[in-house]
This record gives sequence, structure tokens and C-alpha cells, in this order.
Amino acid sequence: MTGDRLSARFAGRFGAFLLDASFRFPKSGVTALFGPSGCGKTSLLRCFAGLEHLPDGEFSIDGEVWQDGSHFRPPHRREVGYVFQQANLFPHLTVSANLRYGEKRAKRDGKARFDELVALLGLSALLERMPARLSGGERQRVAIARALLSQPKLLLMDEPMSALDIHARQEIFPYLQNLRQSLSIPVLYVTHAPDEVARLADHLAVMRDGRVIAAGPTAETLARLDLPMAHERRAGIAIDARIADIDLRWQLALAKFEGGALWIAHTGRAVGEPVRLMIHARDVSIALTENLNVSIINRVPAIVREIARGDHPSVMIVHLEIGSRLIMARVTARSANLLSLQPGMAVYAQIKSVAIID
Ligand SMILES: Nc1ncnc2c1ncn2[C@@H]1O[C@H](COP(=O)(O)OP(=O)(O)OP(=O)(O)O)[C@@H](O)[C@H]1O
Repeated sequence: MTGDRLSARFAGRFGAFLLDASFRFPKSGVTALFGPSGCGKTSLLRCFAGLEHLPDGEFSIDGEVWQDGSHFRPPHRREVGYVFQQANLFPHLTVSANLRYGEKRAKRDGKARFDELVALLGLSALLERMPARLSGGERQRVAIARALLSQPKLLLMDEPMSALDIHARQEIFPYLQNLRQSLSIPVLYVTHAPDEVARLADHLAVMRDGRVIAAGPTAETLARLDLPMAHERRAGIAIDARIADIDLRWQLALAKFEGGALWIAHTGRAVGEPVRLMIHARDVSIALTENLNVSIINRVPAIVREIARGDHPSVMIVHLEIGSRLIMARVTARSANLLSLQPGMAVYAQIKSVAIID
């Protein structure tokens, strides 16, 4: 463990499957563990919780050794919160009693946090309900609050949205985004949904075949052309910006970041408020000069940084630098050739659509 990072390593076999995962992640904020089905994400979480004991492992947190060559702290002695795909609430207890159960597990006095977490996860109107009368999204919000009331040093979330339908997912996102901003502990969040990574994760660890093949800040890691995510159809990059100006006549807001700015739809945010944007590679095209005869309003000067083959021979993925940020453009190999795109070239990025994700 050094500075503001934690480091973890777990290696060993689960039957025929070999886990050999080693990575570092920030002491606070959400780290997404992202990878295809069967790559070992759940097995890795279970190692953190102490539910699996691989012979070769090292993890310490807050001055406590949870595992090393000579120690193994059993699960009940690890202050860890675990949220599963399905909220496993006690069916015979009200929401309030389920939450109080979590609170009782806290080693420190958790009373102060009850009201705060109930407010943060929007549970005040649900406290007297039985779990059977909650929607899937509401159940998950209760499960998250219950896990946090035990005052964990580490929160593990295993695909908490995967059992929810699209409406419930949309409903729960804002709560998770609020949580992300207010938690001071590390969260390991397992997912194979790229939109969850872009919306919720500050940090990203990419898994393949039992190994962590890359780990780093989300935007940088999502953009890495040597990793498969950059080549997916839905590939995109999230940018944290702040509202700098509002054009009431056209109902637009100018979102500024270091060295650049983009117009987005005005959604009521005031000047100075933060906003997280998503730019999909498929919505970005490249022009050699500023083209004033197009309907696209975001035409911004950019520098070509890197060009790589896409997931099909007809496609190229181009990294463009706008100010201090990288975005990706998905263009045809033919256009890349026609425009003679080369690293270092000054071009214009034409961004057809910018999604507001937080
Ligand atoms: N106790 C076990 N004994 C044998 N094999 C196991 C055991 N636990 C996990 N595995 C295998 O290890 C591999 C990784 O499983 P794991 O559930 O960790 O993957 P995952 O990335 O979480 O997948 P998913 O996204 O589908 O949940 C799988 O092939 C699984 O069958």
C-alpha cells in the first residue's frame, strides 16, 4: 500500500480456472472491474471479501492485513460491504429493520449515517414497506444503504444493475452518481456494461482470462487503442466539464474543460455547475478545415494523436486531442486515407452529439 493507492494481488486456481490478478486502485472513489463473462470478476471480489482463500494473495487496507503470506483474516472480521446482483434483503423485515440490521453490524457508531444514507438513496418514503412491495431498483437501493450502514472499509458491488430492466437502471443511476460523489471509501464495482463504467467509475481495471490487463483513470483507459473497449461500437469517452455559459435563446449551455469547450443542451444547470459528458466515437467525424456549411455546432480544433485499426478492416479509430482531453473518432479507413491522417496533424473534430451522463 503506498500513498493514495491500495494494491491487491490474488493468484490461484478455482478448478480449471486460473486467477492471477494484480492491480492498484485509489483509496476512495469507484473502481470498475470490467471484463467479459467468465473472466474472473466475481471470483476476485470473493477474494477481497475473504469468501475465497487462495494460497497466494496480498491485500491490506487502513493498516489491517486482510491477507498476506502468513495472515488470512476471516470474512466476519473484514469490514466489507457486499452488494450482489439480486438484493438479498430479509423478506420478513421492513426496509427500516433491514437497514437497522446493517447498522448493527457496524463496529463504530453508525447512527449519524442512517438519516444521511436514507436521504442519499431516496428511501424515506419506503421505510415501513416490506421488500416484496418494492421495485427491483428500490430493493437494490435498500441493499446498498444496508451495506454502507455497516460502515465498511471497502464496498464490493457485483453487477448491481444487471438484474434490473432499462427503466429501473435509468432510475437508479442518479442515486449511484450521488453516492459516488459522497463516499470516502474505495468501491470495487463489477460490470460488463460500458455505460456504467463511463457514468460511474473514476478508475477502471480491465480483466481478461483471470488477469487484470490494464488499470488506470477511466477516460485514459477507455481510450487505450491496445484494449478491446476502444474498438466496440458503443466506444466513447467521458469528459468532466463545468457549465461556463448559457444561451437561453437557443437553449444551449457551454460546457468547458481544460483547453476546450462544447455546446450541450441546456438542462437547467447553472453556470459553474459540474457536468459529465459522453462522446461516442461513432458521433465524431474529422475535417481538415472548419466546415461552416454543416448543421453540427461542435466543430473544434484538434490534433491527431494516434490512429489504429478498428474492429473491421473498413474502420479506423482515431485519437484526437482537444485541449488536455482525448476523444475518439470512428472513421472509415477510406476517409482516413483520403485525408492522409497522420499523428500530429491539426484537424477539426465535428461532434454530432454530446450526451450528458451526470
Ligand atoms: N469454485 C469454483 N470451482 C471451479 N470453477 C470456478 C469456481 N468459481 C468460479 N469458477 C470458474 O471461474 C471462472 C470465472 O468465474 P467468475 O464468476 O469469477 O467470472 P465473472 O467474470 O464474474 O463472470 P460473470 O460476468 O458471468 O459473472 C468461470 O469459468 C467459473 O466457472
